[in-house]
Amino acid sequence: MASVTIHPAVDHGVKPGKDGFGGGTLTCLCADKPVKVKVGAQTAHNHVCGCSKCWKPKGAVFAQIAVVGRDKVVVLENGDKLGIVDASAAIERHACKVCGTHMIGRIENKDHPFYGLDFVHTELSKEEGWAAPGFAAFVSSIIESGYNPAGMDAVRARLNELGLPPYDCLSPPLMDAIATHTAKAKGTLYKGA
Ligand SMILES: N[C@@H](CCC(=O)N[C@@H](CSCO)C(=O)NCC(=O)O)C(=O)O
Ligand SMILES: [Zn+2]
Ligand SMILES: [Zn+2]
Repeated sequence: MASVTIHPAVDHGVKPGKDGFGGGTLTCLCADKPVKVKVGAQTAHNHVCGCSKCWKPKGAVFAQIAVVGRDKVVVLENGDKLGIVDASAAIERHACKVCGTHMIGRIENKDHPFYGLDFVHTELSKEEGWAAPGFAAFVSSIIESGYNPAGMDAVRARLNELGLPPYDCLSPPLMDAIATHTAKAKGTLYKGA
């Protein structure tokens, strides 16, 4: 079962985060003039994501992605190399135009449930202590990127073995947060008896 590859950060077991960890610097994969982005806080909701839009290191089937307040994210060096991958996506992914690494996923729509949070790939930092991933999102979506549908039972079994419960969308707490946001916007949020 261990032969099922998920992502290099979890394939040998999920490393726990450290209490009091305060963030670090993400560096793109360019040997020359890498883009550097400071993330000045611990992340939340770290997860592996099987969607076709999140950046994956070479050979990885899943991305690893977490969120942090956008006020904590600052481009430190070589920001001129960044470009938006798809300006029509809800999450505008600012990627290095040379190596392709996604450095910041930013939501500009103020009505989006996750507005105020940036998406980041903490494995791009050499600091240790980042929050561990806690679940797997958009698992069925790996098929959209060419994964053999016949291998899905083994993928889900491996994710469970790693302590990353597999979901085909986001985790129940995140889906509840999205639905709560939507209910508030529609005026249908539960107000009590
Ligand atoms: N099946 C599609 C799903 C793509 C998708 O909805 N991705 C989610 C999660 S990304 C981080 O967890 C999302 O919110 N996307 C918004 C966006 O990418 O802008 C596929 O695989 O492409
Ligand atoms: Zn680069
Ligand atoms: Zn994704």
